[in-house]
Amino acid sequence: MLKNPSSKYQPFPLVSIPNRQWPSRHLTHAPIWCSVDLRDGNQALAVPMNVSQKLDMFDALVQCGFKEIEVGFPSASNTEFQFNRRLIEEKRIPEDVTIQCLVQAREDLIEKTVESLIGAKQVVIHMYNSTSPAQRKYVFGKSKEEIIAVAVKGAQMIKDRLHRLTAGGTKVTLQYSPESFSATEVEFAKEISEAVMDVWQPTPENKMILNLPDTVEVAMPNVYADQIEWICTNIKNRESLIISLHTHNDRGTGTAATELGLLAGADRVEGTLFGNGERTGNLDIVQVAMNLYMHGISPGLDFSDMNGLIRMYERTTGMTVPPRQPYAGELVFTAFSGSHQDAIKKGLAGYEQHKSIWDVPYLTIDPEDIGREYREVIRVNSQSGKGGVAYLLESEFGIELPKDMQREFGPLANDIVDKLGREVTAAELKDMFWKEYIERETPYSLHHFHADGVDGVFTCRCSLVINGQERGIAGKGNGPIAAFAQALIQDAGAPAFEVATYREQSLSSGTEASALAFIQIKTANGKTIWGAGVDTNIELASIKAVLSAVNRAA
Ligand SMILES: CC(=O)SCCNC(=O)CCNC(=O)[C@H](O)C(C)(C)COP(=O)(O)OP(=O)(O)OC[C@H]1O[C@@H](n2cnc3c(N)ncnc32)[C@H](O)[C@@H]1OP(=O)(O)O
Ligand SMILES: CC(C)C(=O)C(=O)O
Ligand SMILES: [Mg+2]
Repeated sequence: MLKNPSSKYQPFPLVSIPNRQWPSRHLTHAPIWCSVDLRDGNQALAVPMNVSQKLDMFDALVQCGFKEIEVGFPSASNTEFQFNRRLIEEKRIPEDVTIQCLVQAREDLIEKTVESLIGAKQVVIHMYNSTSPAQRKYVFGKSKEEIIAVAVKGAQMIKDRLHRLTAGGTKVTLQYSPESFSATEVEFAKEISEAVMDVWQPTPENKMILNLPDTVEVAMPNVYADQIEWICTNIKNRESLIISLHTHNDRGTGTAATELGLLAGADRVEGTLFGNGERTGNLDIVQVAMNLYMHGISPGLDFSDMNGLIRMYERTTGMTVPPRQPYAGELVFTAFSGSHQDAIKKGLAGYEQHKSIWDVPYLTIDPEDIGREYREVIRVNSQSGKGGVAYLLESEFGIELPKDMQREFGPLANDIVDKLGREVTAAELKDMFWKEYIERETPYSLHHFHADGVDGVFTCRCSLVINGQERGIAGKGNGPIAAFAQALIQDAGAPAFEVATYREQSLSSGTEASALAFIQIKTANGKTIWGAGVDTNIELASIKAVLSAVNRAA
């Protein structure tokens, strides 16, 4: 039993923000994106990436279209330092891509960071120190003034070393994070950020990035949005700042916090692919980008090969993408349940007709847009209905069951699948269909069939194997099917029936083209039963379909 939490935990204080604007805004364009996979994602791994894994991921991030990539914490280890050197010396950074490096406000670490960046074309130096009451009290044991002094000193140490980079032609953008911003009093976050701004002197032409991290997600996303709007409204010299968001997912609302933070006035978003990162992870940048995409806003990031990206991610980080991860998970476009399958099947058919605004029920985006296949959309288990079964037979094998036959075969298949107690493949469904309809050979099996027509009257002569014994039968009718039906009833002792529905289609598998015929018969007591037959000859396919129905009726 959970204890009463009220004496151990407390509600998060709200930000006083009269006339807040963000709730009535909507997103109209993509933010500046910065991937922090190679730093925040990497520092959260049990086994951090080696240089070649980092290079692999760096290339993939560039491929996705990231123009700002936090490549590491170069003062943390030789691997991190060497990674920067490889990127720079092997000229692996495209002209339009800026690499970013994180560093604490400590001289030796700043020194090493600057050294790691020499020769790069454009860089962001990202300095942080933590500002929340708990960090001030426990981690640093410092007053607010002393914490500001740490930031100011660090900012100055960076400024003093800039010439070492700029002298070689490197363009440097400076970034400051009051770490644990979302747990910090907004007034203090403003004060310390402005103190850093006083050192770095950003201008509208030469902006600095002020990153406001939700280092640990401590409140609801609306509170984070209020904090962002408060800073955007109250900080001095706003036009000289790029306001950046960096959310984590401790309460499971990192995406919401980021989206509301953008409404609140932020310009930039830091996050990682699939949300890898400390604890519950960083913001999943794929989610925010694809959420924009599904509203018709181009995200400026290319996730059209989602499966390739997942393979790269799993190869480099050793992490896996959960099956329900928005947009990327294996099951996110899949419906097992009958009513969803029915709606998706009809919606896809409707969309094929109008090809305008995507409106397929249960699918937020067209899976094809991110390189996913329609074959993964509908999968069949015991929760599935006739629509799903029919969809798989049609999409995988081109078998177009008549609607009324779907009503008959659906429950039969469902029964078998339920007994199996697992998901079945399209091939297994086809097998069930074949066993139920095509391969029925008792009590009657066709040995030979011949029909002739004169003046609209057809005569058929054929031989059947009935309960193991061959017998010749003959009949007349206004077509081969009618003639065969009469022969079956008169000469073979089949109960009386009439043909109620007939449909045929061509079926090609491999190089062989064949015909598939569906026949519905109606027995004397009014029962309707379906049969199906397949043959390279369409007439024979229909005769076999009659026999299939009669056999099933027996
Ligand atoms: C929210 C975030 O993700 S922040 C980024 C966190 N990422 C990482 O830590 C990964 C890389 N880190 C490392 O490799 C190491 O921690 C290093 C190289 C940065 C530092 O290593 P060390 O100095 O050996 O150890 P450690 O990290 O424990 O240092 C803590 C000290 O730094 C101080 N410190 C922590 N953060 C900062 C900061 N941003 N600015 C200045 N000082 C800081 C602490 O107060 C503490 O001081 P103390 O020794 O006087 O108590
Ligand atoms: C270093 C900062 C930006 C960080 O990763 C965080 O606060 O989560
Ligand atoms: Mg972080």
